Amino acid sequence: MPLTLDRSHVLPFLDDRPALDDRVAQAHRRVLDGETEMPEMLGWRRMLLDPDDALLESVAETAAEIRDRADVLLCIGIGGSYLGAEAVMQALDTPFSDDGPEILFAGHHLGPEYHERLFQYLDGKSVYVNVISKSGTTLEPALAFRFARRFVERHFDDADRRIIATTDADRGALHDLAVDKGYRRYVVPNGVGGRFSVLTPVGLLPIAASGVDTRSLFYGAVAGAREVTDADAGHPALQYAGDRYALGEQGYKTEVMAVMDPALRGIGAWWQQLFGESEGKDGKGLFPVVLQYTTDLHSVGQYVQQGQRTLVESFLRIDDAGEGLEVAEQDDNGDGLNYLAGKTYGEINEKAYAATAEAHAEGGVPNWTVTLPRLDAENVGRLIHFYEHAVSVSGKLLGVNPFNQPGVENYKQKMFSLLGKPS
Ligand SMILES: O=P(O)(O)OC[C@H]1O[C@](O)(CO)[C@@H](O)[C@@H]1O
Repeated sequence: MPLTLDRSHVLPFLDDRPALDDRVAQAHRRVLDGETEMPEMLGWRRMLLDPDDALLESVAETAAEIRDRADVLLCIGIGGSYLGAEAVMQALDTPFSDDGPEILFAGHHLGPEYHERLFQYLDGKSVYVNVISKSGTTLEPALAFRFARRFVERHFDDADRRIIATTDADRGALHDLAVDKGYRRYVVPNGVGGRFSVLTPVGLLPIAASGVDTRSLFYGAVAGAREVTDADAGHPALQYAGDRYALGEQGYKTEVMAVMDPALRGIGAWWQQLFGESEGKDGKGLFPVVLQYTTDLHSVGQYVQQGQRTLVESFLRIDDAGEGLEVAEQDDNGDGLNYLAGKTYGEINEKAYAATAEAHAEGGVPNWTVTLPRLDAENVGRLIHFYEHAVSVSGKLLGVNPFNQPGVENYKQKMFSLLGKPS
């Protein structure tokens, strides 16, 4: 069973949705045919239709070396150069297992204590560094890499082997430094924007180092890209794109991605950037925010149920999430939970999901459910492609360019001026 989209809690909220199908199909065809603004930025799709097996192999070999030699892989990057790797690892790593190197992140914020203690923690460990920056000039990762480079050079004779740079093929400060120092390099392809780059070496190398089968991940997305090629407006990615556009037109403002398992939270954080940077311009787009249920039902659940009626919600759940612990009958029933005897965590979580989806729909929150059959590499790959295609079609429907992010520069310019960066 492929990924599915349940719209039963959305359709009742939509005014004349079928009338939009032709526009959705047209937007979809335009994405497939490259009739978009910046068509060169459809590289995320082209690379799926023409897989580079040699690259996958090379990434796997480097990852094997890291797994063999490193206690810690320090991944330095921010935004699209960080979120995808973290998302996939969180989804596919077994919780509480210590298989393979510890994967740590840096340069994904400017937290003073975090970065100071990080290097104290690394002392005495075998460390590899993967510095990832498409532009090579983003302040947060560049700054962290300055410290990481000094750390590695001071602690290891083979420093240049332990640093791997993932960056532009031809230009940028990181590219030039990597060439100068002779670091191993992986390329962020020109036609792939940061938030679409998880299936390039940007995400693949750290993900492979964590032990995930990156070939299955990649080929899951390939399968998704091939399927969508012949699809009509009934394809789940197109239904989702069309529905969210229609809801936006009807005045809804915010889309909550509600993940039903902590393993999926990182996917939600990755999705936030994908949709936020792609759609949020020209005063348009739904504001994307991820919540983890049932945890967040006990924080903002009240708002979702009864606050401003401008929210839409997309649940992300796993069909075969495993059963987990089973509740046993207890003689004293002191906690009053014997009514759950014989039920598993998996079953209880399912009931919590079904109840929440229904309650929120009744409270005026249209909600879809995206269901993955299982949480494995192939399905996560498919899911990545699902959202990448959906956001591209959505950008077309909204009439915005989904492949740029001019607004991110504003804070950067002000920060650089406050920091006295020479112009
Ligand atoms: O890989 P880079 O060039 O360091 O960029 C990191 C992130 O910064 C942004 O450019 C925004 O500033 C994102 O689009 C991107 O994912």
